Amino acid sequence: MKLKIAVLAGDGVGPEVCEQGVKVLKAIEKKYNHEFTFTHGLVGGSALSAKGVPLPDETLELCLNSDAILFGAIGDPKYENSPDAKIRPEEGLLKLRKELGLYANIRPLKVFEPLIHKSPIKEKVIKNTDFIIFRELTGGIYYGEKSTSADGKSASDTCNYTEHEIDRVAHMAFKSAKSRRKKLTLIDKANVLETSRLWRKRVKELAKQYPEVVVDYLYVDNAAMKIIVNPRKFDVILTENLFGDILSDEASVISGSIGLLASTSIGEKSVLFEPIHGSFPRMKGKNLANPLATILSAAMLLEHFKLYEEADAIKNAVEKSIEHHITTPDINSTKKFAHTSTVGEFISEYIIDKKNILYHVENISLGQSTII
Ligand SMILES: NC(=O)c1ccc[n+]([C@@H]2O[C@H](COP(=O)([O-])OP(=O)(O)OC[C@H]3O[C@@H](n4cnc5c(N)ncnc54)[C@H](O)[C@@H]3O)[C@@H](O)[C@H]2O)c1
Ligand SMILES: CC(C)[C@H](C(=O)O)[C@@H](O)C(=O)O
Ligand SMILES: [Mg+2]
Repeated sequence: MKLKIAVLAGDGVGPEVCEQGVKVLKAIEKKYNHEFTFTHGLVGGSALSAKGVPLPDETLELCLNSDAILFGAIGDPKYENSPDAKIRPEEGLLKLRKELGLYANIRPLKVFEPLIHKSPIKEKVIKNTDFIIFRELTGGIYYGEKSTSADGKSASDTCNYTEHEIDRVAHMAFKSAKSRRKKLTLIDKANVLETSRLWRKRVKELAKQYPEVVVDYLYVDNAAMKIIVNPRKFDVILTENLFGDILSDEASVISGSIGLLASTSIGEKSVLFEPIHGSFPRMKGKNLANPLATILSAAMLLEHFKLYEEADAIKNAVEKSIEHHITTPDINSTKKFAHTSTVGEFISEYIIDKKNILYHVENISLGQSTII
């Protein structure tokens, strides 16, 4: 298959983890005789420094002319805690989502058996947890009208949703539930918010079209607790933009590291694949950030194009890297950890020739300290 992939590496650890995603996709390209082209574009703080805007026109153009986007992360502390900063790197990602109409963000959570002990939550609580969050991505408080008063003493953000915005992501979540364990949980704040009441009304209405799916409703405060106390209760979670952002970072704790959580964003004009984590500025350039979330996002990209065998090849290689402790310090419990690039190399080589890399596994160069 021919695929044009736009690579927006972004800031902080974004370029390091994205490089591993590309490396792994190149291994797939070679092994399975595909034709992938990778074109890099600027976004976030790096685009702000180079072009004065966090999403240059040429980057948007590149995305519109590509089949898919592999995204790293954006955000730079130099723009943080400065209320006077007129424009922030994050706006690049928000604008990209809006311009491409990326309305459904899908964040699966899976527990890797060998990493269960890395979670702060008891094994008996999280074992076999497997749920998927459908986060609405182009509406809600992120995109409502904002203002700050002239004297700077008051500010407002507005939360809006339309039936159309709710229905399109809800249909996707219902269809996913239908193909899984047939349970959908809408997480909202319908005891307080008008927008949440609209979400409930629409989901109740749409549920009639999916009689095999059992639907339940949870207030977000209660859900934040239940996700930790009883994560196995969930199958498909459907929620709005802000709640989805917060709950998915919270849920990542179950897996042991946010560096494991991948995502797909489906839209009107494109599809984008990205780790759910941020630019992890403290680790920038240290070759220590976990690249698995990005590598698993690359697997989601292949799944999107129905390259299931190829996606499985990545997922199997990721499992092998975990089994052999070729992992970054956040998920490594041995005295020797692997650097970001080593993880990417192991996974790529495993895809190309698993026997050979496993034969040489003892010789892989590993680091000594586990400080992250
Ligand atoms: N999609 C994105 O690009 C995105 C997402 C979240 C935050 N951000 C931005 O990133 C910057 C930093 O934000 P933050 O510190 O709140 O969130 P962050 O996700 O960058 O980091 C939070 C914590 O998660 C862990 N972590 C994150 N990525 C990891 C990885 N690859 N491997 C191992 N551990 C990892 C670290 O413990 C880190 O301290 C901010 O500018 C923020 O706006 C961007
Ligand atoms: C960086 C920020 C705008 C973004 C969000 O809030 O959506 C991030 O936290 C995410 O989860 O992708
Ligand atoms: Mg987030």
